[in-house]
Amino acid sequence: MKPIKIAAIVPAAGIGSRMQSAIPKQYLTINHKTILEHTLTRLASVKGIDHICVAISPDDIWFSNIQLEPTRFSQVLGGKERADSVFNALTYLKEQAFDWVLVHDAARPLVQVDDIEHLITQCISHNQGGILASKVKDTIKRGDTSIKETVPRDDLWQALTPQMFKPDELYQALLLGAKQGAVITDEASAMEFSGHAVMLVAGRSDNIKITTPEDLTLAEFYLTNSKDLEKK
Ligand SMILES: Nc1ccn([C@@H]2O[C@H](COP(=O)(O)OP(=O)(O)OP(=O)(O)O)[C@@H](O)[C@H]2O)c(=O)n1
Ligand SMILES: C[C@](O)(CO)[C@H](O)COP(=O)(O)O
Repeated sequence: MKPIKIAAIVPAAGIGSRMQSAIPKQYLTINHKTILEHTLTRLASVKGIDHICVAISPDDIWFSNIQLEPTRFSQVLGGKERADSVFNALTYLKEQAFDWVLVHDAARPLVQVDDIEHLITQCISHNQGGILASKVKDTIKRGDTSIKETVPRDDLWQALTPQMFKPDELYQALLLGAKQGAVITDEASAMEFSGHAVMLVAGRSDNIKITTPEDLTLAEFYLTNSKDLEKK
């Protein structure tokens, strides 16, 4: 049986404006490693991932300092939005006939290898795309300066990454979403817009996206106190 080929795509072309840091947040360091390096170390530890393509900004002056194995990693130029960066990576990978792509934010360095491997197993066994997600734990309110409604939360999830799909389906879904002006903030929203069913695969809620300064403090705690999280 032909081995299943999986490529990871890492959108790492953002400017991190909400972090209010002097450099893009993916290049802030924790334990002498950049956030991007922590993330790439996790992905590189996943047995099923054959290649990792990183989307970086045209203005990126930091990525070249990261020591990467050239046969396992590649880089592409990111785009204006996260979805554009992912699309550029899909375009670059198109000729390499990967069976699946797994998109994971550079800004999520705490992801557990076990969770990624579980997502891969679920998508392959069901032959359907899916995302890591965590069940909402708090009461959710809708409003701006005062509460308009309490949102029933029994079936509410926070979408995480990785998000794993067949590359051609995701490529076409992102193209359609862009053409029709859909709001695409993750790969799943493009797939949903195109009518695909997407699996929800429960993942750890500490797989946070480092977005604002307080997220960095939490990530520093986890990365400093959870040595076992990074399989060597
Ligand atoms: N044009 C973009 C925008 C974002 N990203 C990446 O998508 C991930 C999630 O995006 P987000 O957390 O929003 O990062 P930023 O866009 O950098 O943050 P901000 O919105 O605060 O500027 C990050 O790893 C970011 O580098 C990307 O590759 N290309
Ligand atoms: C993809 C994502 O991390 C899933 O929660 C999220 O949509 C990224 O949003 P951002 O505004 O680009 O950070």
